[in-house]
Amino acid sequence: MSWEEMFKGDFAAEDVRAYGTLVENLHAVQNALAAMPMDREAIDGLAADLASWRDRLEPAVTDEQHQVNGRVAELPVRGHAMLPELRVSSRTKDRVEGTVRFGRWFMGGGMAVHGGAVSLLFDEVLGILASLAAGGITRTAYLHTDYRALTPIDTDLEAVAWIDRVEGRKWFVRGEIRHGDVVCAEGEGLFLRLLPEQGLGRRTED
Ligand SMILES: CCCCCCCCCCCCCC(=O)SCCNC(=O)CCNC(=O)[C@H](O)C(C)(C)COP(=O)(O)OP(=O)(O)OC[C@H]1O[C@@H](n2cnc3c(N)ncnc32)[C@H](O)[C@@H]1OP(=O)(O)O
Repeated sequence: MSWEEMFKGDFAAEDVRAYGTLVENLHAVQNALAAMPMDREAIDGLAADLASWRDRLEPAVTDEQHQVNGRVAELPVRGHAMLPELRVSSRTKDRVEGTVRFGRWFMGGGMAVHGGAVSLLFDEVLGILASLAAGGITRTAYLHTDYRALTPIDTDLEAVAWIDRVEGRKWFVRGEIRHGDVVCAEGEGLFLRLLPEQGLGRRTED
C-alpha cells in the first residue's frame, strides 16, 4: 500500500485548512497557558469559555471513523492535536526525517521537554516509518527511550528514524532526536504489522 493510499484524506481542502488553523490556535493557547503567571481573570475567563465549548461539543461526539482529529492526511501528524507537530521532510521505506518544535506545553522542567513527550514523538516517527516500511498499519509492541541530553523546548529539533531489522511481521526501528550536533534522545521500538483480523484500533476485548 502506498503512503498516499494509506493516508488518503476524505475532507474538503477548505475544511482541512480550517482544522489546521484550529489546531494551531489550540496549541498556541496551550503554550501560553503553560507559561502564564497567576491571573485569576484569565483563569476564570478561560475556564468559562472552555465550559461553554464543552457544552457545545459533547452532544455531537462521534465515533472514531467519523472524527476529524488524527484523520486529516494533509496536515502534519494527521492533524492529531495531542501530538507534537512533527513536520516530515523526507520519507522512504528505510528512513523518515523531520523537524519538530516542542512548545512550553510539553515542558517537564528546566525548560526541557517532558520525557513522556519525547517517547510520544518516538512512537509517532518510528511508527510512521514502520507503517510505511511494512506497507500497512503497525502497532507498537515495545518502545525504549534513552535520554542522552535534555531536549530543549521552543527550538527546532531534528527527528530521524531508520529500520534496524525485520523479522517476519516484526519491524525493529531506531531513531534519534537531535538539537544541532547534540543527540538528545535515542529510541528503539518493535512494531508488529497487524494481521487482517486485528484491524485498526480494535481492542483486545472487542
Ligand atoms: C487514518 C490512518 C492512520 C494511520 C496512522 C499510521 C501512522 C501512525 C504512527 C503512529 C504509531 C503509533 C502506534 C501506537 O502507538 S499503537 C498503540 C500502542 N500499542 C499497543 O497498544 C499494542 C498492544 N499490544 C498488542 O496489540 C499486541 O500485543 C501486539 C499487536 C503488539 C502483538 O500481538 P500479536 O498477537 O499480533 O503478536 P504475538 O503476541 O503473536 O507476537 C508476535 C511476535 O512478536 C513478538 N512480540 C510481541 N510483543 C512483544 C514485545 N513487547 N516484546 C518483544 N517481542 C514481542 C512475539 O514474541 C512474537 O515473536 P515471534 O515468536 O513470532 O518471533
